[in-house]
Amino acid sequence: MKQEFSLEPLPLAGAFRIRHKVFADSRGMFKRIGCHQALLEAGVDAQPRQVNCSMTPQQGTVRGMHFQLPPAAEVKIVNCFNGALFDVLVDLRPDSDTFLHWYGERLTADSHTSLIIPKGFAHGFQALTDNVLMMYLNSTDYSPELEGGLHPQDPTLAIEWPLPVIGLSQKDAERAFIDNQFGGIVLAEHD
Ligand SMILES: Cc1cn([C@H]2C[C@H](O)[C@@H](COP(=O)(O)OP(=O)(O)O[C@H]3O[C@H](C)C(=O)[C@H](O)[C@H]3O)O2)c(=O)[nH]c1=O
Repeated sequence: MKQEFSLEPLPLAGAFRIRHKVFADSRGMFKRIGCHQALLEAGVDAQPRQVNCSMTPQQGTVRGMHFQLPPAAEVKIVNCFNGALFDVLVDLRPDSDTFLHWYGERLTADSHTSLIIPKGFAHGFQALTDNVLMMYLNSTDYSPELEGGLHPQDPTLAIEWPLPVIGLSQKDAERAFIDNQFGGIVLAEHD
């Protein structure tokens, strides 16, 4: 299959950057932002079940850190279609060498990159500009009864947000900090 985007591994195993191939002409540009077969060939099973978007008008706002527990653990493919954002994923797989480590990367409408957030990770982002439009594909259905989250300013995670954090939702602001009982997300073979 002609590879119209390439996958680049991120420092947290299982997470990738998708680098889009942009077809530009006098009308503008075209690019593919997702392809199940190409992802499968790279070992990523991320058939989209749901597609979500969010608009964040105010620079500095943080949404996250969210995840879904098994059997609704999800792969997310995250895109920025307006403005710029700092996208963060946290490894919550207790058997991983990078358990509780975070990685962050800037996505913009013109970076022509997406991030693949694997199952077993928490995800969130900070708006680096006003009017940030995020669109993301989810590999499982929304399951609020299986939704979990971490506080974006949890001292154990020590996420280095580029801007002062503002605009947390009540749900996010009220998340308890991680304690030594925190077991992460245990994924079974079939999850
Ligand atoms: C995710 C989702 C949410 N909702 C409802 C629940 C709330 O009433 C409202 C806003 O949800 P939430 O506060 O979780 O939205 P964000 O804070 O933008 O979080 C989202 O963006 C961060 C960065 C993520 O990674 C999460 O996947 C996703 O939850 O939409 C739905 O009805 N369906 C859905 O699939």
